[in-house]
Amino acid sequence: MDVDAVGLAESLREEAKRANERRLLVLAGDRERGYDALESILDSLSVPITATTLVGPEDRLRCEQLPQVTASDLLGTTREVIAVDTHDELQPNALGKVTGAVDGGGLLILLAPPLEDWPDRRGEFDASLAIPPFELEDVTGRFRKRLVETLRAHRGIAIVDLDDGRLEADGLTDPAPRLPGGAPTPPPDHRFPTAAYEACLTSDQIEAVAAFESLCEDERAVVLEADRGRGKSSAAGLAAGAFALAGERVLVTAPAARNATELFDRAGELCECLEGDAVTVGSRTIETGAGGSIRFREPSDAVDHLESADVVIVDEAAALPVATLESLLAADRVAFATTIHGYEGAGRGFSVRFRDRLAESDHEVTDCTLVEPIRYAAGDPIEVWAFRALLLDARPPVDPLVADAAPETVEYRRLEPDELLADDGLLREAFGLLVLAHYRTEPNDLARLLDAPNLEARALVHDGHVVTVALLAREGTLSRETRAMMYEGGRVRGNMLPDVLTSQLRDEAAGEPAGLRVVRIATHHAVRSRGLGSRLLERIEREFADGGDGSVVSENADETHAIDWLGTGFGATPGLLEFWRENGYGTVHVSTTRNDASGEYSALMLAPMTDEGTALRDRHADWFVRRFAALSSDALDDLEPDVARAALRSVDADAGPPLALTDHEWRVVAGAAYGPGLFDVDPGAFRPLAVRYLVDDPATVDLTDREERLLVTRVLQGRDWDAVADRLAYHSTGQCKRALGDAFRPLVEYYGTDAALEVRDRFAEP
Ligand SMILES: CC(=O)SCCNC(=O)CCNC(=O)[C@H](O)C(C)(C)COP(=O)(O)OP(=O)(O)OC[C@H]1O[C@@H](n2cnc3c(N)ncnc32)[C@H](O)[C@@H]1OP(=O)(O)O
Ligand SMILES: Nc1ncnc2c1ncn2[C@@H]1O[C@H](COP(=O)(O)OP(=O)(O)OP(=O)(O)O)[C@@H](O)[C@H]1O
Repeated sequence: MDVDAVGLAESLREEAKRANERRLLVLAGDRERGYDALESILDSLSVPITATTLVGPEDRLRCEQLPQVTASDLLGTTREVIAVDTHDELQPNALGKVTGAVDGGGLLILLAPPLEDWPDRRGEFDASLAIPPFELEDVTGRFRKRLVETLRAHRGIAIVDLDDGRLEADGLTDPAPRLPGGAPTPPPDHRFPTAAYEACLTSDQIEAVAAFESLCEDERAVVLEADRGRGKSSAAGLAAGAFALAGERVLVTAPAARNATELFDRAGELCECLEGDAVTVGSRTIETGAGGSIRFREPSDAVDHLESADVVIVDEAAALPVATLESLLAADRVAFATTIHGYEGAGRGFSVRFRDRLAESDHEVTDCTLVEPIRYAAGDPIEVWAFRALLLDARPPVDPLVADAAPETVEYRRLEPDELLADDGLLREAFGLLVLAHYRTEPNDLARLLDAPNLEARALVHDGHVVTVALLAREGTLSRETRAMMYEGGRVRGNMLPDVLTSQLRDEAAGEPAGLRVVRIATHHAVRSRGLGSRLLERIEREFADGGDGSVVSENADETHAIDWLGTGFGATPGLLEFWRENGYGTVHVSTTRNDASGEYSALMLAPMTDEGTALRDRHADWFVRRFAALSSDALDDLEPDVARAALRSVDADAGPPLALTDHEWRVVAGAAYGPGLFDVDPGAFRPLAVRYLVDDPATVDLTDREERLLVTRVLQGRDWDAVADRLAYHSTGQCKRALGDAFRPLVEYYGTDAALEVRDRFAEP
C-alpha cells in the first residue's frame, strides 16, 4: 500500500486534538484490508482501548464492540475513537448516533466498500425497505450515493482508497490556533449560588442555568432546547442542585432513569461542593442539609407525585408522549429540556403538539436555546458533515418565502427521488417540513424517502418553495399466499392498512385491492388553514385516479392496477379527523391501544377510488359502526369523547345496521326521555341509538357539544354518573341524568317508531 494510513490517522488525530474538533477517516476498499489498516492505526494511536469502540457485526478487535442496531447505547457517552464497519450494511440512524458520541480531539473511522461500488451494495437495512410486493432489487442506493458525495465534499474528512493505495483526500484543515477562551462568567445578578455558574462550561450553559431562576416564581415554565451534546441535562442538573440547596423538593423525570445520569451528576457535584457531608447523594435521590431534595421518578409515577414537589424538571421531554407532558403541566413550576435534531428522531411531538398546549396554559414561559457544543468546538467539521449528510437540520422554507401561498398560487409537483438527489434545497425543504410536522422522523426516513420503492412524495410549491408535502406508500395488491400468511397471524413489512384490516379485523381479502396510504402530510405552519392540505390531497387523488402514473406493480405476475383506495392512519385528534373527513376519508378503525409516542389512539381511514375500494371501505365502515358501542365500553373507554364523535361522524351514513329497537326498547328509551323511565335499568337499548345518531349527524337534529359528549361518556363508555357529571361540569348527577333524558328527546322524535311516539305523546306537556 502506497498510502501511509497510520501516519495520516496520526496527523488527523493531532489536528483534532489541537482544534478540539473531530476528524473522519474513510478506509474504502476490501474489508480485510480495511481491518488490517484499522488495527495498525489503533496500535499506533495513543488512545486507550477503553476509549475505543468498534461498531460492526463482529467482535474483531480488542475494544468494545456493538452492532449498528444497538448504536443507541452510545448516546450520551463519549469515545475517543469509533470505527464503524459498513461493509455488510449501513443504518443511517446508527451513523448519526455514532458521530455524536465521538469526543473533541477524537476520530471517527468508517470501513467502507470502494466508494464507487458502495451505492450498489444492498444490506439488511435495504432489505427492510423492500416492502411487498417490491423486492430487494427494487431498492435503490441514492442515500449512499449522496453520502459518498458529502464525504468527498466536506472538510475534515480523509478518504483512503485501500485497493488502489491512493489517498483521495487528507482531511486536514490546518485550523487556525484557538485563542484560549476565558472561562464563562456568571450573570451580574443571580439568585442561584455562584458555584452553580462557575460549574458551567460554556456561556450558553450559564444562560440556561439563569433561565431556571425564573422558576423561583409561581406559574412559570422553562423550555430548554438544544442539539445533542450542548450540556442541557447538565444545566438542568446545576439548577436542580441550586433549588435543593435552597430547601426545595425537585422532582426529575425522563423517559428512562439513565437519561438523567448527567443531571444527577452535576447536581450532586454542586451540592457536595457547597454542603460537603451534609448532603446525601444517590443515583436517583439527593438530599441536602437544607431539607431540599432531588428525586427521579418514572414519567407515569411522576404524574402522580406532582403535589409533593416544588419544582418539576422533565429531561428529554420530546421523547415523552404528549399526553404525559400535558399531565406534567399541572405542576406549578416546571421545566422541559429537550433535544432538537436528535439522531434518534427524538421527537418533534414536543414542538408539533405540545407547544400549543403550553402556550394555552397559565404558565409564563421562558425559552432558552443552547447552541455551543460542549464535547467539541463550535463549527466542528464532522458535525457540519453529519447534519448535512443526515439532514438533521433540514428546515422548511423561512416564513416570508411562502407567506403569500394559496391554493391558486401553488403548483403540484411529484418529488422524484432523482430530483431530490439533484436539488438539495428541495430535499431540505421537503424533508424539513416532514420532520417538523411529525414527532418521529429520523435519518432512516431520509434513506426511505430516497430509496424505498413503495414510497412516493408529492408537494405543492409556491415560487419554487415547498409549502405542503405528502409522503405516500403503496399498499395492497398482495398475493393470495401473502394474504393467507397475514390472516394466519404472520407479519408483512409495510402495508399498514392491509395488515390491520387482515390480521386484526379478520378480512382476508383486504390486501387484494391496490391502495395508496398517505403516510404523512404537512403544511408549512405559516400557511395552514388556507386549503393547501386539502388541495394537495385533491391533486393526489386526481393523479392516481388517472391510472397512468398511478398504476401499481402487483405481486401477481406483471399486471398493473389503478389505485382502488386512498387511506391514512394517524394519532387521532378531533381536528385531524375533521380534516380527513372533509377530504372524503371515512374512519374504519380506531386502535385499541394508545400510541407510545403520541399518547393518542390511532385512526385508520379510507377514501375509495374504484368499486373494489368502495366494497372494502363499505364493509369495514359497517363493521366499525357495529362494534363501536362494545369497543367504547371496553378498550376505548378512555377515548376522548370528541375523538369518538369525530370518528363516527366521518363514517358514511349508509354504514352500520339500521336501527332495530323492539317496541319495548323504544318504550324504555322514550320513557326515560319524556317520562319517569330510567336509563340505568336498560342502557343497552340506548346505545345503538346514540351510535346511529353520531354517525348520521342528521341536519334537523341539533344536540349541543355537551349533549353529544354525554352520549359518548355515559351511554357508550358507561362511565358512572358522578364521573360524567364532574367531567362535563353538570352541577349534580341529578342534573346530568335529566340532561341525558333531554338529549334523547330529539332522537326519539327523529328515529322513534310508533311505539316510541305513543310514549312521547302520553307524557308530552300539553
Ligand atoms: C397521516 C398524517 O400525516 S396525519 C398528521 C397530519 N399532519 C400534522 O398534524 C402536521 C401539522 N399539521 C399540518 O401540517 C396541517 O394542519 C394539516 C396538514 C393537517 C392540514 O393542512 P392545511 O393546509 O391547514 O389544510 P386545509 O387548510 O386544507 O384544512 C384545514 C382544516 O383542517 C382541519 N384541521 C386540520 N388540522 C387541525 C388541527 N390540528 N386542529 C383543528 N383542526 C384541524 C380544520 O378543519 C381546518 O380548517 P380551519 O383551519 O378552518 O378550522
Ligand atoms: N458543566 C459541566 N460540567 C462538567 N461536565 C459537563 C458540563 N456540562 C456538560 N458536561 C459534559 O458534557 C457532555 C454533554 O452534556 P449533557 O449530557 O449535559 O448535554 P446534553 O445536551 O443533555 O447532551 P445529550 O443530548 O447528548 O444528552 C456530558 O458528557 C457531560 O458530562
